[in-house]
Amino acid sequence: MENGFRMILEGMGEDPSREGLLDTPKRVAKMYAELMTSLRSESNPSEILKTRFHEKYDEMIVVPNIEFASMCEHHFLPFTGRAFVAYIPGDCVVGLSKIPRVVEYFARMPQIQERMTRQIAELIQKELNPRGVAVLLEASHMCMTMRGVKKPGATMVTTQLLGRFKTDEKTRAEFMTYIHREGC
Ligand SMILES: Nc1nc2c(ncn2[C@@H]2O[C@H](COP(=O)(O)OP(=O)(O)OP(=O)(O)O)[C@@H](O)[C@H]2O)c(=O)[nH]1
Ligand SMILES: [Zn+2]
Repeated sequence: MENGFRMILEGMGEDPSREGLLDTPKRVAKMYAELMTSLRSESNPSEILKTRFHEKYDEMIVVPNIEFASMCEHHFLPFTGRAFVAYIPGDCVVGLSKIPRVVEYFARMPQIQERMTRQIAELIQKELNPRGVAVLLEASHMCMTMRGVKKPGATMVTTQLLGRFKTDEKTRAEFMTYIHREGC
């Protein structure tokens, strides 16, 4: 990555040997390693959801306003926003912090928003076998705000509904009520 970024600097018309840029390729390589931790072969998202509690609770659990920053795989610029996750448990609930950890996991790789939305929902469905999962992401893409079409403030909203959220209108409406309450 260091050599690659040195070449990118040269391609831009910069001089990678000037003082201010001398350590930049090393810093950038370290930064991408940090931003892309989920690409490491040892990272396993299933591990995140292993802390489960067997509770008799069959109503909706909503975890709103999970802030995230990911990287658009087309331009390698950040897209940032908030995730809203809800599920209706089957026979267990999961440790609360684990839901933002799932969002974080799928943010730490080159992404597009639609795929990230689906992956979050599918992992929760697979690991917890709940009665339903709903994921909504609202994000602003820097590739659309600081370059290209240049529309500051433009956001995209994506949703993935599984199980009861897909089949039952009342459940979906309850989820949307929480979403609207949060100003989304
Ligand atoms: N659906 C979707 N599109 C995305 C996402 N992130 C970036 N894009 C879009 O990916 C597209 C890539 O389009 P291209 O025409 O190949 O690239 P480009 O010439 O840089 O396009 P412009 O951004 O329109 O200048 C752009 O329309 C981006 O807005 C995302 O998460 N989901
Ligand atoms: Zn982009």
